[in-house]
Amino acid sequence: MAKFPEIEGGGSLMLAWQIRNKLVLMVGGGEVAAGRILNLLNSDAKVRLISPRSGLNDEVAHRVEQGLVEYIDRTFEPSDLDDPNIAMVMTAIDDPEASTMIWKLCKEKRIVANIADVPPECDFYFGSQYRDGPLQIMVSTSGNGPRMANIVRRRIAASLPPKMGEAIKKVGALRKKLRVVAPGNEEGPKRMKWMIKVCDKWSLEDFCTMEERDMEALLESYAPDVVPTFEQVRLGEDPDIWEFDGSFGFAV
Ligand SMILES: C[C@@]1(CC(=O)O)C2=NC(=C\c3[nH]c(c(CCC(=O)O)c3CC(=O)O)Cc3[nH]c(c(CC(=O)O)c3CCC(=O)O)/C=C3\N/C(=C\2)[C@@H](CCC(=O)O)[C@]3(C)CC(=O)O)/[C@H]1CCC(=O)O
Ligand SMILES: NC(=O)c1ccc[n+]([C@@H]2O[C@H](COP(=O)([O-])OP(=O)(O)OC[C@H]3O[C@@H](n4cnc5c(N)ncnc54)[C@H](O)[C@@H]3O)[C@@H](O)[C@H]2O)c1
Repeated sequence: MAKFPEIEGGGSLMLAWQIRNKLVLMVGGGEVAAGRILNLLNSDAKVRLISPRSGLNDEVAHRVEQGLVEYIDRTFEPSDLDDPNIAMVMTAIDDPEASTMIWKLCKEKRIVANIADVPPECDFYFGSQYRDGPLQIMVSTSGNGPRMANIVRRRIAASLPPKMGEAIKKVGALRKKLRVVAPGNEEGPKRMKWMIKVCDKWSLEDFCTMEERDMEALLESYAPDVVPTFEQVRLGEDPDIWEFDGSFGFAV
């Protein structure tokens, strides 16, 4: 086996972009824009929409009515890109020439852009997304098969236990509590190793079932640096009898 991972070029860089409170210019207000706007609002972005009212799809019109987006009722003008606060541009318009013009202007101004359905005019692609609270899964085929991305995403989502998002929120709470029990940078390595062991030892279903009292009981095992099973925590066994399982949180 190679000592380091083999390089496999040709992929997309998958990131979780923190667009909160940043301004995104959306050009076009049709069906595709409705999906883009939903994703943007779910990421707490500030959305400025440019599209003639006659072309608004019902969902987009609803967002405008609710005041969730700043709305400009006309077609795109180059001066729309003059606002230095624009962090990103997306177009979803049924006019390829206008799309290409917007793309070129964005490149002159070095603004990242996605021109829906035109891969060579995209700094980033969308993917097929699953959302359950803090859990987000995005499947990308890097332009090879968008419908396949949709199918793979649904297959992955169907394999998850119910309430996975809730479970992940609880793990977030557990990690916060752990930082109270074991504050400080010098505790970092022990804290991280212990957290890895807990995540690896418990099943996803265990985390889905975990309650506040289980977290408190589990945290008692941090000081002696042991990790009980979920069943041991539930049975209220004494931490002294929680046996070290011989693992250090990583596989060999
Ligand atoms: C994932 C999703 C996200 C979203 O848009 O939100 C998305 N397209 C979706 C659906 C979809 N798009 C198309 C079909 C028809 C069936 C099919 O072709 O499969 C379907 C299926 C449907 O509608 O069900 C047509 C299509 N799409 C692109 C081209 C141009 C080309 O390929 O050259 C053509 C015309 C091809 C032609 O003319 O034949 C290009 C792109 N579409 C992308 C994303 C990016 C690559 C993502 C990736 O590969 O992973 C990329 C590169 C750029 C971008 O737009 O960001 C969303 C599914 C969301 C969901 O349902 O979960
Ligand atoms: N990536 C994908 O998932 C995907 C899927 C289907 C279609 N598309 C592509 O996305 C584009 C839009 O598709 P749609 O179904 O949303 O179309 P649509 O006809 O529903 O919407 C087009 C919108 O663009 C607006 N518009 C047109 N010219 C404009 C301009 N110069 N300035 C501002 N607004 C303008 C219209 O008023 C309308 O609101 C098409 O090019 C289509 O090929 C992408």
